[in-house]
Amino acid sequence: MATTDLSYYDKATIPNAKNFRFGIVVSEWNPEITNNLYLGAQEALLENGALQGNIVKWDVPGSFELVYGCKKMIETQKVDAIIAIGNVIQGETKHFDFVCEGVTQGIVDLNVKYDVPVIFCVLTDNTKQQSLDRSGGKHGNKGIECAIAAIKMANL
Ligand SMILES: Nc1c(NC[C@H](O)[C@H](O)[C@H](O)CO)[nH]c(=O)[nH]c1=O
Ligand SMILES: CC(=O)[C@@H](O)COP(=O)(O)O
Repeated sequence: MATTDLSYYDKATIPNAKNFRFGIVVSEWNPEITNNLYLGAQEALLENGALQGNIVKWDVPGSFELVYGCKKMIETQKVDAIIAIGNVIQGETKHFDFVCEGVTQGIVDLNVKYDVPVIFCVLTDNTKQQSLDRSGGKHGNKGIECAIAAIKMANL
């Protein structure tokens, strides 16, 4: 099992985020999960010096729309990093595969095309329990992990 504690980080090693502006684009699919990821990310940004007024949050319908939402945010908002938050859970069909592939490749493409780091905070899980475990459950909160990544990348 590769999972570590997604919430753990050494605060002493994190740059102060007070001078950075962050975008957070959140998928509305599986809102119980994505909202917890968002709250974890917001909390970690604020705990490391980010100002609430420097966090811009947008909602999109599903994880597939995260790509366009992040693109639009890059093109219209001055942000130093974006956290793309989603949760894709395997259903009966192959749709899971295509949504995951689309959002993954789309975020890779954004990181290549633009000069704003887009952090991949998308849980792609076999079951809802796996998602619950990684959005504030026994494996921590991936939103925290991704907020720390966003601060480090904004500071690069
Ligand atoms: N099944 C899940 C989806 N499906 C919706 C897609 O993301 C997209 O909104 C739709 O195909 C229209 O373009 N989205 C998730 O985020 N999570 C899922 O489990
Ligand atoms: C990831 C999805 O789109 C999935 O939840 C949809 O469920 P299904 O594959 O049963 O249609």
